[in-house]
Amino acid sequence: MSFSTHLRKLAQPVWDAQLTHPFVLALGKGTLSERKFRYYILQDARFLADLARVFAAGSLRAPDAESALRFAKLAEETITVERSLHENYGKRWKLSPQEMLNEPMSPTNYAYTRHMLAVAQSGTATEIAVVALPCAWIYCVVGKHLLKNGPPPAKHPYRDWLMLYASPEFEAVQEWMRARVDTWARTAGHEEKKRMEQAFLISSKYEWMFWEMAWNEEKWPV
Ligand SMILES: Cc1ncc(CO)c(N)n1
Repeated sequence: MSFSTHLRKLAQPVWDAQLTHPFVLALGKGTLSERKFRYYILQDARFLADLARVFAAGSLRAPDAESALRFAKLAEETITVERSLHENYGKRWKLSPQEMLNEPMSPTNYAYTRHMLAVAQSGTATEIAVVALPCAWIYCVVGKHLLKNGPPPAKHPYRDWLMLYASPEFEAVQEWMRARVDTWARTAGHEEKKRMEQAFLISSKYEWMFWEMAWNEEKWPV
């Protein structure tokens, strides 16, 4: 069994829970309130800015030039591809890119990004790939699951989001990251593998918490 498959089996219960989360179900059906979706997109724009930094750290720590280049491209693509999706939605709400990035992070978003940035600060390239793997992999699984019966109707309010995350281009991101994790895990020691399992599991749980955060429009207590 590949190490990435081992990681997914470890996290399978919280992965399965994502496909039945009310936010995900409503997003797929197009019944999600625009207010909840706006909350999600504004938080996700903040999330992606930090995710790009995690990929940049992966480029710095990468053991070879090809991986360093690919991580740097992932940092760029995270900002150019996913953020352009957000900025197009932002136009719906007459928000400039800067206004979107001025949105304060929610507690869950802050915690999830600190979790990934901590691994980016002190982890190996393998640990960095692992901590960001649920992010890329789960969205691919969710996107494909929501479009398993075919593309959304042209009038679906969240069509662009669904098409991006169900796309082969987005699938290629997690395929590359899984291939790196599987290759590099072969030479990882016991302690590093334990850290990788923890990082993957915690990121997987934060992915579920991110849907829950958006569904509840989470705010700081005061
Ligand atoms: C919270 C979160 N996880 C994963 C993705 C996919 O990049 C995203 N945009 N946001």
